[in-house]
Amino acid sequence: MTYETILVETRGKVGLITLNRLKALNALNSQVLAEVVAAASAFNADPGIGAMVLTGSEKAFAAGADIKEMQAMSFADAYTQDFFVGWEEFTRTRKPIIAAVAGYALGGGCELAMMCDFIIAGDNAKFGQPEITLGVMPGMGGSQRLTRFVGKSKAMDMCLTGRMMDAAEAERSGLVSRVVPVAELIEEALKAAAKIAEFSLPSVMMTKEAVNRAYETTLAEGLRFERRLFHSLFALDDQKEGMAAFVEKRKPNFTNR
Ligand SMILES: CC(C)=CC(=O)SCCNC(=O)CCNC(=O)[C@H](O)C(C)(C)COP(=O)(O)OP(=O)(O)OC[C@H]1O[C@@H](n2cnc3c(N)ncnc32)[C@H](O)[C@@H]1OP(=O)(O)O
Repeated sequence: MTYETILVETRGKVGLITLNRLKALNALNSQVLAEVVAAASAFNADPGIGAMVLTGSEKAFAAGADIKEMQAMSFADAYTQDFFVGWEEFTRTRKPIIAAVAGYALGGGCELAMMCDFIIAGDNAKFGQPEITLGVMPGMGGSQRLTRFVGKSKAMDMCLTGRMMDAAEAERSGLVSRVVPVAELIEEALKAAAKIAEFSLPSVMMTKEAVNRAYETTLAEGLRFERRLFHSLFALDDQKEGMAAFVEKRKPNFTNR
């Protein structure tokens, strides 16, 4: 596939997707959606890839859904097309995706970062859900995912006032896992993704599945689900290899089997 709005590269076992509509601050239109979903899906299917990084530019991860594309849309258009439903496919990606966020991550940009498995932020990052200022509200998951990340009070504050949160506040609130100098952002995110990609892919994918299950089920069901996945990992060569390598004081050689 030829991509026009994103750059797609591999770095060893890591797939790197860079949003590249720079003049529009990476505003997310339907072409970006289709291309990001296709790239993530291709990396997901590639046995040589163990993890992904999604990033934007130093000025903007993404300044939101494309306002110019949405401006003339009617209720009937939005409802009958189930506008934004396409992003659900991105959230079904089974390999880990790290969002490396510099600059603005607003509206759909913040929502896209939250669809990833964790967020590493550059120290210039600014997060916000300013949809209220446009006469609408979050529509790509902001009211649900932001609330789960930062709690009701801060999510209400962000969604109702439209204010931005800087990187330090985002880290304090649990929205991002860590903040790094913006010049080191991509390197740090690629390093984290490369670390994940060294591990046994089935255990990585099951870990992602189990953590995500915590958002969808009761504690008792989640604990049972985790334990069953954990049990199943003993069927893999990689469990034998990982534990033997520890005992023999050497690096494991995982085969994803
Ligand atoms: C509705 C739902 C469910 C989700 C959404 O995401 S709605 C969008 C939410 N995002 C926003 O409201 C942010 C909009 N952008 C801004 O407020 C500003 O662009 C800024 C504060 C992020 C940066 O301001 P700055 O002065 O540095 O840059 P601009 O001149 O304003 O922008 C440069 C260039 O990019 C275009 N742009 C920016 N954001 C969007 C967007 N979300 N959709 C479409 N286009 C966007 C902006 O129009 C300008 O291009 P032109 O010079 O060609 O107009």
